[in-house]
Amino acid sequence: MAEYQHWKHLFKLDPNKELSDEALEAICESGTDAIIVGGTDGVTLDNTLQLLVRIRRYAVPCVLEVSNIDAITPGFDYFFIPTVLNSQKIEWITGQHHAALKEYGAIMNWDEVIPEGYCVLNPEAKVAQLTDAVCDLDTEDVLAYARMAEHMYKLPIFYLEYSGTYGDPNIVKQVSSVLEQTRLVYGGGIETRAQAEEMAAYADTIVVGNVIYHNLQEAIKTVQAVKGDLLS
Ligand SMILES: CC(C)=CCC/C(C)=C/CC/C(C)=C/CC/C(C)=C/CC/C(C)=C/CC/C(C)=C/CC/C(C)=C/COP(=O)(O)OP(=O)(O)O
Ligand SMILES: O=P(O)(O)OC[C@@H](O)CO
Ligand SMILES: [Mg+2]
Repeated sequence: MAEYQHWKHLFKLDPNKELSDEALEAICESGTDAIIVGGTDGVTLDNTLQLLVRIRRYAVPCVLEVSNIDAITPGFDYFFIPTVLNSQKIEWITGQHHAALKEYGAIMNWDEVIPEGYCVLNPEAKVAQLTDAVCDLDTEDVLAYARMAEHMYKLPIFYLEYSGTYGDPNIVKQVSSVLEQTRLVYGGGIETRAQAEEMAAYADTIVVGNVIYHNLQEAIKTVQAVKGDLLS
């Protein structure tokens, strides 16, 4: 199995947000499996490179989640490529991807490029608004996207994205029950150890983002919730 398929806990750092050196050290040395660098807006080549260089002082693996063709740079362990399955705009499903492959297709190392099927469920999130995602979905709708990701498109990752708000653990549980090969990644609103434990009971991988910027101590505890036995 590729390394990323073992990951249970990820921190997502936004290149468009400030983070002190002390906070970055705490995140990188927390025992998390990897750092994702990514965000919906304000991601540039400059702020991506600046964050990459700072993270590379530590041994933790580092992934670029591509949201902007102009910010792609070598130096990451993996490149996660979102496609928003419930977007109503072709550019966020295949359009930008097509443009990127025209530029980079011939020189890509496909072992490092990992497609993610996103299902965005918080209509207030910037990612929902940017991509014009249809978020008013019931459980059957979400399960259909999960099955589409695994069986039609053979995507290695299905990402249940509630960015900015804590999601419905029952939906995460039901999605986990229909996926076999495709990894289930959950992200959104995890702010406490208990929430991390709850979502990690069903998702293969949990992603913790915004709480890093307003409650670092609680953010660090989410690692212990998932990997406590390995850290002690
Ligand atoms: C030279 C070199 C190293 C080449 C490497 C090869 C390579 C990686 C080539 C690229 C191949 C490729 C197919 C690229 C795709 C290009 C692209 C721009 C695709 C579109 C991706 C997409 C659907 C973006 C939409 C936004 C999105 C899903 C972003 C992910 C991050 C996210 C969901 C953040 C959520 O936070 P947000 O809602 O913004 O909330 P806050 O910021 O408020 O926290
Ligand atoms: O920022 P939060 O709400 O923790 O969400 C994490 C991640 O899923 C965002 O893409
Ligand atoms: Mg964020």
